[in-house]
Amino acid sequence: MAECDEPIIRVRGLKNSFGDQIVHDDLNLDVRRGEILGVVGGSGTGKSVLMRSIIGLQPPDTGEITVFGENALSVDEAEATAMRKRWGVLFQGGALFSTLTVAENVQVPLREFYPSLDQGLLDEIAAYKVVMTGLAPEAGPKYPSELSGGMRKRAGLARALALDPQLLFLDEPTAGLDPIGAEGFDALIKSLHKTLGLTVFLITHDLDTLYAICDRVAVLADRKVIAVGTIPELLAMDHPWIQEYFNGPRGRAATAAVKRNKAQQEAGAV
Ligand SMILES: Nc1ncnc2c1ncn2[C@@H]1O[C@H](COP(=O)(O)OP(=O)(O)OP(=O)(O)O)[C@@H](O)[C@H]1O
Repeated sequence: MAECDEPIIRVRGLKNSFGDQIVHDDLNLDVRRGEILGVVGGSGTGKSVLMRSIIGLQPPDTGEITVFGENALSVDEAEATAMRKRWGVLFQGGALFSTLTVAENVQVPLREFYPSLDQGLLDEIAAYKVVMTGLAPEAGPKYPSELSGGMRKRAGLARALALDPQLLFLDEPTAGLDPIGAEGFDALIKSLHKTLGLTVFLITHDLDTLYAICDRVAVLADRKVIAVGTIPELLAMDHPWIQEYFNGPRGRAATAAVKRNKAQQEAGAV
């Protein structure tokens, strides 16, 4: 039971710098098992660097990072591989291999971690993951350049889900999508989160996404996580960036949209 209450990601005293530029200083964060945690902050506040540190791509100057209860900074090669098998990552822009088809892209992590899988099984798993992300089966043999931006995101998500991860990292998944595409992607994340029992670490600038799917939101500013909480909890704080972000024109529009949707749902339920 104690293990279930333990945060799935625990970051303490994190410091990251590039030359003279200090990006994080004494940053702390817990991600709870099973939640969708939104990570927001102004441009350049270090959201992607934080994600890269957690997944082992950006070794910090100092600090502790625990993932799945294990010290992520002191694991040996075999333990690091075992850890990577348990998470999936959708990088900004999808980061698909342009010379591989969608199905081949999805097969990349499968080949890396399970080299003995035969081609028939690889094809079957890839086809399943493609459909799971709402793409038509016909998308499998297509190249990324033949897909729309929204379809590429879904293909990137299919690859992130290839290994049946428990933990999903998403870096600005709805950036560049039109509002309807973004809403559809949010709904997909929400439904996969529920059906697969995922924990989601979600970097976003999209207020609609925060309102629609996040259980809690972590705010990066001043080189730290300055606040973590539900949106009503954050709205009660008087930090200027938080107030500007959530109560500025875009924040008010997102709040109004949520109220509208709720009212429509209630009216439909009567
Ligand atoms: N490899 C690197 N070398 C040098 N500086 C870097 C490197 N990676 C990130 N930075 C710097 O660290 C800072 C934080 O970058 P990061 O990409 O994490 O910001 P972000 O909050 O994700 O921004 P955005 O919302 O614009 O994507 C930026 O000033 C960036 O230029």
